[in-house]
Amino acid sequence: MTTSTDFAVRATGLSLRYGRTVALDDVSFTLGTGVTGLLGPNGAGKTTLLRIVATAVTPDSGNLRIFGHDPLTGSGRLAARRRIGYLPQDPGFHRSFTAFEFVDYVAILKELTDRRSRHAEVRRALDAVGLSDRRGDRIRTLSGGSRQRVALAAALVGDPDVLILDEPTVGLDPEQRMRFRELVAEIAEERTVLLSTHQTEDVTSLCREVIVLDHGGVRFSGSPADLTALASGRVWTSSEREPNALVSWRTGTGLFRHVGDPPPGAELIDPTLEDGYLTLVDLAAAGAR
Ligand SMILES: Nc1ncnc2c1ncn2[C@@H]1O[C@H](COP(=O)(O)OP(=O)(O)OP(=O)(O)O)[C@@H](O)[C@H]1O
Repeated sequence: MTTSTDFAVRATGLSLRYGRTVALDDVSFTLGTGVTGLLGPNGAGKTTLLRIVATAVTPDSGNLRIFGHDPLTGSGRLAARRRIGYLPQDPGFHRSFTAFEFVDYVAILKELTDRRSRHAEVRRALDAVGLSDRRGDRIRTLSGGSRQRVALAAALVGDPDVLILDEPTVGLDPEQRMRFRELVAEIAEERTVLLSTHQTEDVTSLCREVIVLDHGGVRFSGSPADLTALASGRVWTSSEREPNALVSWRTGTGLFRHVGDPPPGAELIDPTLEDGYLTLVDLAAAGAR
């Protein structure tokens, strides 16, 4: 029998408006163990959705269960929050804090009141992200990659079962991004991670599931392979721009790459997840035009 506690997170019919702006419209999904990627154009509603799951924002309507707890009730919210770690888009660093001081400050906000056990937990979280030997360094002296690790350590305080990461790889160089992904993959082996990103490579290399939001609604929910397959037989290259393609761009090789309905005899190539994503979002936009 299926119960509401089978999934770490179950959202049903979440909707939220900011004045006349519909940020989320009837969004439903479930999250299990592993990383679920959240993709979508700017303004699609990703941050709003993450804030709701993080229990920082209350939806206008809909239901949310975190391990069966209802965060829309007082007692449920507290129980749900104890299981959640949140890395917001802007972690609000006090740059003169050391890494330890910042994570300790977050631990205090999370109501870890006993100083000795709190400090042990802060050291554990910094150790988990590989920053044990940098814990006395001021945040302003750390690289972007190390700063993101500090933010992740703060999210890991209290050993949450659900991690919510809002665009954590922005501003990282390729090596830092790869290291950060590796860390998240390790954490997600036994936890549930919801990760919003504009980097389709984050999804390809990390995610078991992917949700595409657009204009506040879920346009796709499934595996990265299924999202990629939406562009199967719809990607080709040629030496000219293709005015009838959904999207067409010049690549570094001098050839143009196109996604759309290929003309007869087109030189088809294997799609990437980005092609699948572009197909989905452009088809939706074409439908709305
Ligand atoms: N506090 C707010 N007040 C008014 N409108 C808001 C507020 N926060 C978000 N919005 C609007 O709600 C919609 C969804 O915004 P949201 O930040 O959730 O999108 P997003 O997918 O995270 O975008 P991005 O990829 O740019 O971060 C947008 O139209 C945005 O302008």
